[in-house]
Amino acid sequence: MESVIRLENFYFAYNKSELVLQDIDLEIKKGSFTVVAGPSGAGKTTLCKAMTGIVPFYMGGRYSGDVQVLGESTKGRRVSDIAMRVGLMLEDYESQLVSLTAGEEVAFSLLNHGFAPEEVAERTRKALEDVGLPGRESYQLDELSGGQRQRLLLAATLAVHPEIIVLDEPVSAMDPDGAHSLYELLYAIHQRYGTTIIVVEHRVDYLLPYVTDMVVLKEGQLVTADTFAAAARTMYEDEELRPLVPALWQVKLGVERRFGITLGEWRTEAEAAAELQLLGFEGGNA
Ligand SMILES: Nc1ncnc2c1ncn2[C@@H]1O[C@H](COP(=O)(O)OP(=O)(O)OP(=O)(O)O)[C@@H](O)[C@H]1O
Repeated sequence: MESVIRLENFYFAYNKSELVLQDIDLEIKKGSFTVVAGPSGAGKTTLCKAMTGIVPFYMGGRYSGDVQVLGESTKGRRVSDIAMRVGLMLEDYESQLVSLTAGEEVAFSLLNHGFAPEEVAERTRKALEDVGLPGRESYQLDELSGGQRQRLLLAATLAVHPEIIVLDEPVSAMDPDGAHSLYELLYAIHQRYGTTIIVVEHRVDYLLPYVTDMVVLKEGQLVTADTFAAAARTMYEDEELRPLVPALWQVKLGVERRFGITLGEWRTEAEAAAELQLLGFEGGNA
């Protein structure tokens, strides 16, 4: 399987800090929907920044090893050039908003990269439509709700047509409905354009229907980078990481262990219920 991002023997420390990432070797598969999981402070945000060259080339710090994005080392490349191919949405998304109107916000980076005005207008229109904000070009940012502003930032990211989108806790400020709707949207984009998605999310439950692969960090070290199913098993074996496994999979892996059976790759409660019923588990007995 072709990889789009590769970290080799990567170590990183912010200025004056201890090592935040240690000996990281991993690949992100092209076209995957990869979740980055791990306890607080494990280095997930730092890993996102390393995948886009911000760490260490914008923020400074000490590092060794290499990060390759789409076949090229981030070393010696401008962060803004990488940004044309890898969209990044950080957790404090409000601080990434720079304009007065929704249209200007989406157009901003396109204009910076020298796209012709007609192309900018067309991409802006399409990106706003893709995120469910059609025709909102002239809206002031303060006329949009928090969730809409987050969608707007996604539109600005999409308008560049990145091959990869990296998102750090993108639904942290949303209620569960908002979170589900943003992730559904992201999945639709992933399906429609084949965009590789990398998302840091401590509530992996939200992503169970969509995730293909998972990277797990703990205390700056890589626990595993594997298919979702294999990585979930590895997490389940670790007491500290087990609570981060989606609730449905905690049930699945618990039943498998207790009864020595192998169950299907549940993605929804309905699938789980159907299989358990077929096997003769009545509600509440599992
Ligand atoms: N700019 C910085 N300067 C110095 N240390 C930092 C900086 N940013 C993060 N750190 C430290 O690096 C470590 C990893 O932080 P990081 O934010 O990458 O982890 P995380 O897994 O994303 O955490 P969380 O889930 O809490 O967001 C932490 O100990 C944090 O305090």
